[in-house]
Amino acid sequence: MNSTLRIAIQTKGRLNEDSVGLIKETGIDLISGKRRLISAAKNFPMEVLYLRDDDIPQSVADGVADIGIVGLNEVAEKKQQVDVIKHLGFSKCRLSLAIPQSMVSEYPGPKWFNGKKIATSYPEILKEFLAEKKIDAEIHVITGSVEIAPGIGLADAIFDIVSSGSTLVSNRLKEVEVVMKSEAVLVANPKLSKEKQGILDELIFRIESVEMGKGKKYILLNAPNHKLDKIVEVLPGTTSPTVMPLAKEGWSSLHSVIDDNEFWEVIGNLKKNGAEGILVVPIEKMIL
Ligand SMILES: Nc1ncnc2c1ncn2[C@@H]1O[C@H](COP(=O)(O)OP(=O)(O)OP(=O)(O)O)[C@@H](O)[C@H]1O
Ligand SMILES: O=P(O)(O)OC[C@H]1O[C@H](OP(=O)(O)OP(=O)(O)O)[C@H](O)[C@@H]1O
Ligand SMILES: [Mg+2]
Repeated sequence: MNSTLRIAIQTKGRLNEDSVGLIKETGIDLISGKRRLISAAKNFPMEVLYLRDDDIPQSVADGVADIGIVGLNEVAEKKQQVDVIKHLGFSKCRLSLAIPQSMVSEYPGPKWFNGKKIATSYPEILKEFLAEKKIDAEIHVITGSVEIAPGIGLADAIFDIVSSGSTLVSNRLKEVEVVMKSEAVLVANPKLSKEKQGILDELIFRIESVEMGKGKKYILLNAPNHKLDKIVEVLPGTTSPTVMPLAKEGWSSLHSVIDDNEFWEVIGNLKKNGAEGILVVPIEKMIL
């Protein structure tokens, strides 16, 4: 029987766009259409199940889906039996405790939370943190708009997702303890069949090829042969450049991969050392 790998991703929300984007970048074509709850891939043995992110850990643990893309925060909160296969680098945030700005001057550390009421959508992660620090606090569970809780007298403090920190600022709160860092992760059912594991391995290979090309550029340049040694020297060491003779006598074309971080510095050095006709092109995928 031909197997199909079923992946659960968020229907809408913070994770949706990047999850769909990642699948597309691997060259997998999804039959799209709004309001679809499940869609098959046209050119890969995979189907996509669209769920609320809260439901993804359990659906993967139960085998309703084989794999899923979800925040590490939800994986930690739901305590389901799933394997975290890969960190995906998007939806980066942290789960933090925050208190009213007016209290910051008298904040002595985590013991401040003793006897306090904390509003959160992540009671399990918070419970573990409080137990570890031996703090006795009351947890008030709310599913959204957590940051307004202290302002309306619902709680003394909050435990929620922080990214830029602007939601905290606009609610006059101050982050005082970072409890965990999170990002989107690929999770899998621990007992995949051999066939499904094979499809997952191919998917991971494709994701890694896409990742490898990210933040990198392919660079082509021309130079007179007597300057080549110097030019190769200023290129970053990890990749060995390709050197090919040009039709023009005594000249060569040189191809290499450079990192976005050092891009302008490398270009400056190349020019200084006699490189001409520099061409820079994006890399879609890189397979080593
Ligand atoms: N401000 C943020 N910056 C970066 N990542 C975030 C941010 N807010 C949330 N996330 C991450 O994205 C995940 C989904 O967030 P979102 O706000 O879409 O969830 P939700 O409202 O619970 O959605 P759903 O309707 O699917 O339950 C979070 O669990 C977290 O991992
Ligand atoms: O530190 P910041 O960059 O301000 O981000 C943090 C906010 O982002 C998330 O909410 P979101 O905007 O997704 O709205 P939601 O509460 O409706 O999920 C999260 O629940 C925080 O409220
Ligand atoms: Mg949710």
